Amino acid sequence: MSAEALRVAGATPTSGLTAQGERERLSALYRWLWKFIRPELPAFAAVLLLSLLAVAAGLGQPYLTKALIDDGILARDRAGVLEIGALMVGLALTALAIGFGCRRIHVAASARMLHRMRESLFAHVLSLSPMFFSRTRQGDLLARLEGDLGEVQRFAVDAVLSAINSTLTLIGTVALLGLLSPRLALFLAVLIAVNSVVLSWVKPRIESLSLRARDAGVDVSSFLVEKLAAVRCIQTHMAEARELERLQGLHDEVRGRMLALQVFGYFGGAFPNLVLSLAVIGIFVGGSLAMIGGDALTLGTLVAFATYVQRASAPLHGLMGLYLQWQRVKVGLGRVEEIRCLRPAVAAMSGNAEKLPAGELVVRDLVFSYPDSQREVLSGLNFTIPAGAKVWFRGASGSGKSTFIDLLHRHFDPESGSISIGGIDLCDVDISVLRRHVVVVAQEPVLFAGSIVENIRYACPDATQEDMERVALAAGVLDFVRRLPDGLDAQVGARGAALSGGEKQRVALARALLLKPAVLVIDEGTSSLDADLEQRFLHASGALLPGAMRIVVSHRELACDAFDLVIDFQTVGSC
Ligand SMILES: Nc1ncnc2c1ncn2[C@@H]1O[C@H](COP(=O)(O)OP(=O)(O)OP(=O)(O)O)[C@@H](O)[C@H]1O
Repeated sequence: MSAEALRVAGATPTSGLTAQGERERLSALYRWLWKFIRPELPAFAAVLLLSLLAVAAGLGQPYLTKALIDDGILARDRAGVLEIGALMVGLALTALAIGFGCRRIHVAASARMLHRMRESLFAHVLSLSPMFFSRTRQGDLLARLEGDLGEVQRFAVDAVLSAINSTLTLIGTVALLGLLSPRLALFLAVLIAVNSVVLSWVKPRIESLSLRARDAGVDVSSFLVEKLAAVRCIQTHMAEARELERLQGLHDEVRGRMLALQVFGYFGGAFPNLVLSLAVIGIFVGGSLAMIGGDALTLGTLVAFATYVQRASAPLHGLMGLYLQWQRVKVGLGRVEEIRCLRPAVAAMSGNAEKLPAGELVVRDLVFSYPDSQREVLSGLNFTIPAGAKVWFRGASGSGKSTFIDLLHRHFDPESGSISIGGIDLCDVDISVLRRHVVVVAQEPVLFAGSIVENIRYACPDATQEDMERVALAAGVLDFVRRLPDGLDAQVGARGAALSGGEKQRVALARALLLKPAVLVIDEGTSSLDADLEQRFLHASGALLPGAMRIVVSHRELACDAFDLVIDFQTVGSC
């Protein structure tokens, strides 16, 4: 998948892929999963070993029961009964201790693996361009990073271990059953075959119901993420009741789909249990009749056999459940893979230049249109900004000012033409170097929950206190923090909710100044400040960043003579 777009909810994750493509996609995904499993192999091997010991301890119990009945109770051997009883207790305690150790190792390794996987996907998502985020519902993304990834990880670790465990238990049980009574073992094999037929009928229905239930769940989380971020707007438009109704509608859909999934899931899971219960009854009735008819079967053998059959129920059930779980995991796998396959719109290290030289900014024949759009937003843009100039980008709304800034910051690369600084094409500059030297302050500043000072230091945690206070003064932050009891340490709330729009912009401006950029771009980033404060900031930023180029993007009327150059995006001329 090259475009930064996820499938729309409801579409099949593999739609459009050939069987060959599907196989390649899955093998790429397995290779990716293997990266996270490999470091945990020693832990998983220990878990497997302990599981095997637990299986052996479990399988020993019914055999001891047989010995207790036949050699102890029926032989009236008191000492034998006590000895076998003690052995049984010892075995139970050993199984308990092994189980505890196994669980501890397993939980730690498995959580580590999940966290590494999520960190890797998170880092990948952070490399995607802003367009991806504008097209993707946050709830969907969250569901993929949380639910889907968790499901994949649980399957990759737990399911594989439980499959090995269950298979070994079953093999051991069947072998012991065959040893105890081959005829009864054959009877059991027929019942297992019946189970498999039923399951193959349930399987495709579970898969499609899983997909539908997952999509309905994603709709709810996307709804909540979007609406919780817009509570004020909902209140302003008195839309509370309507939004609640929409949530109720989405919930109705989720409930309907979940119920259908649960009914099928329950049926798929409960059927093997029913078959095994019938098998135990059959063994007792059939075995008793055979004993009454003079068969050589002993009571101990019959009890031990029935116990083994009951014990086989858990692994058999586990294996069946695994099969059903795999159907659900395939849906999650497809959704995780869709994120993993997304490629950033620009290559992170496409260039060799490790430093951005000071110099003029030259734009030559720049052409750009957004992916999936035929319309050229910028068609043949040409201009030059001298080094250290103070520039105003103006032009009507939609004329392409912010798009140009995104190109300057390399969120996209141009279709043709170039942008260069100091003679170096930006496509040849390492992105991290570029973004260290070209800093953009957007109209809607993003603040994180924490203190004002933490937000100012966000891009530059090692800045000195002196530098931090200097930029806070230049951006006008100190003006309003004086009123706050905690000063610069005051908490800004989630996304800066405790600050006004202008205060948030001032914190964002201070944060940008702290980076001492070579090019400072203020993309409507002073729109909430009054004219005085805006002028004060421009003046102070000039003093703090001598020689830096400053670009102010605004469609408000500003005084032309406050700038060295004005570039109008409608005419690309200057006044
Ligand atoms: N992600 C996108 N996908 C497709 N088209 C887009 C995208 N982002 C912006 N556009 C379009 O590109 C054009 C230029 O948008 P841009 O945001 O660059 O304008 P602007 O001059 O900064 O406007 P304003 O002054 O209102 O911020 C607009 O017509 C807009 O609809």
